[in-house]
Amino acid sequence: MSRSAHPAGPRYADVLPEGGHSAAPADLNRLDTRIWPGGAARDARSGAVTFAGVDIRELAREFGTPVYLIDEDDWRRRARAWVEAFGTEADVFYAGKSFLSVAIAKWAAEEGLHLDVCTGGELAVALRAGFPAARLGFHGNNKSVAELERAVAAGVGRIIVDSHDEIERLAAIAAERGVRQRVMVRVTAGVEAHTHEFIATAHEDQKFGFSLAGGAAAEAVARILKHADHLELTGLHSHIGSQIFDTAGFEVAAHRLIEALAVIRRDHGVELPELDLGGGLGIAYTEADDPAPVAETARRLKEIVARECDAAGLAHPRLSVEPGRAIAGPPGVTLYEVGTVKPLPGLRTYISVDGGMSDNVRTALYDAEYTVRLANRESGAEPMLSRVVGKHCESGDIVVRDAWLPADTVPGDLLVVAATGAYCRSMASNYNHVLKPPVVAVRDGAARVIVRRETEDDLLSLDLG
Ligand SMILES: Cc1ncc(COP(=O)(O)O)c(C=O)c1O
Ligand SMILES: N[C@@H](CCCC[NH3+])C(=O)O
Repeated sequence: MSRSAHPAGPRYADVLPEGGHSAAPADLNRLDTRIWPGGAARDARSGAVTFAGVDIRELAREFGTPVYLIDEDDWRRRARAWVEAFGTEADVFYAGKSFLSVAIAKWAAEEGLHLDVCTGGELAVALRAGFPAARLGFHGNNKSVAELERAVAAGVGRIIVDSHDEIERLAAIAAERGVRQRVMVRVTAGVEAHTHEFIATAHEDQKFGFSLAGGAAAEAVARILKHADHLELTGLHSHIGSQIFDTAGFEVAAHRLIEALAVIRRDHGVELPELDLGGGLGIAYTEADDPAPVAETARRLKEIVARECDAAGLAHPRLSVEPGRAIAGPPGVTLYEVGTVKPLPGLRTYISVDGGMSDNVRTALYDAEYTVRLANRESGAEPMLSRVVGKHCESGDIVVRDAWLPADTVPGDLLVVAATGAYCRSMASNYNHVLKPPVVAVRDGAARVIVRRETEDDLLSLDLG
């Protein structure tokens, strides 16, 4: 578990040296390759950051700030690495909630990913992109009848059911359409991943899934099997949390799921052919985070499943996983312009940028940590303890809580924040009627807007006076 990204147990201030912040890094200009996308570098002559071959100052001029930038090659490379690491005997579902647009859905399809959607909105984006419906998985603890009808009509490959109500609803919809819908059962395996309380999802007291321990999962399986004419039960699904750094939690979850598969075989005489271990693999937001390479993670997860199945005398099910952050997070950065610099003597310097909690709510919501660098130039100035804050009317409107920036940072400078590709644009809001920034994909020296900037007209068109 990363202390830096989600200080779950001890609060951030409790795990850092006196003063509540980490020591200044040795080099404020350096872009650590574990944190920054492959295409981020500093131009040797100007000292400005270049992004996938384009001077970041040009990107700011052309698209304005704040702007989300995605290194397209880096995104595709990570997607491919997941697909290759899991191989042909497993499926990798990209979790669209981390960030989804029509272009992204197309990249995912091209790179051989499956896609996890969890609302009608995400489904609509996938369908607009022409994503093959058979490679879609549909999640959600409260899918509406309309959403389920649309998913069944579209031919969604699997629906991960999450409540008894949903099972009955879905069976009726499939019966009406005369189809047999493939479904999985989302179970809570009772594993509490070491992550922020709000995003750990497999412990018992929460809204997602059917409890294994409490018997609800067994009841869900029995109900689905009773609807066998219209529901085809393919397997069990578990998701234990997010921003997780080791496979221990997955091991326990896999053990419990496979135990359940053995009980299902005993009680119903069927061996379910699929097993999904969900997403949740962590990324490096700061130098304190050290995620394992995906090949290593894949090897471990496959080994765990094979071992547990062998022990239970079960055939190896087809494995699937659902990474979101691990594919979409690191290739994305957010570029801001500094508006004001306010030193608070004896405390720190507040640096206000032109965005904030509306484009990145994760710091306010989870105490998440980020790495920020001066982007339009290098600087040899002394490190200055700073807090990068937004422009919202809220004191918790913090982008980077403890940032070391050069003491000569001034209004008009550009700041770039790393690893914002996941759960930033997708969780963006219009708080204070601030407009959502565009998303720009950059590849081989060329930039393309994949989601345009919102305009005041967009917002005012919703307001009927
Ligand atoms: C069911 C499910 N699958 C996959 C994910 C993706 O998680 P992550 O982006 O941490 O990989 C989530 C979100 O946590 C989820 O709820
Ligand atoms: N939104 C969370 C992850 C949520 C996972 C969804 N189940 C984050 O930013 O870290």
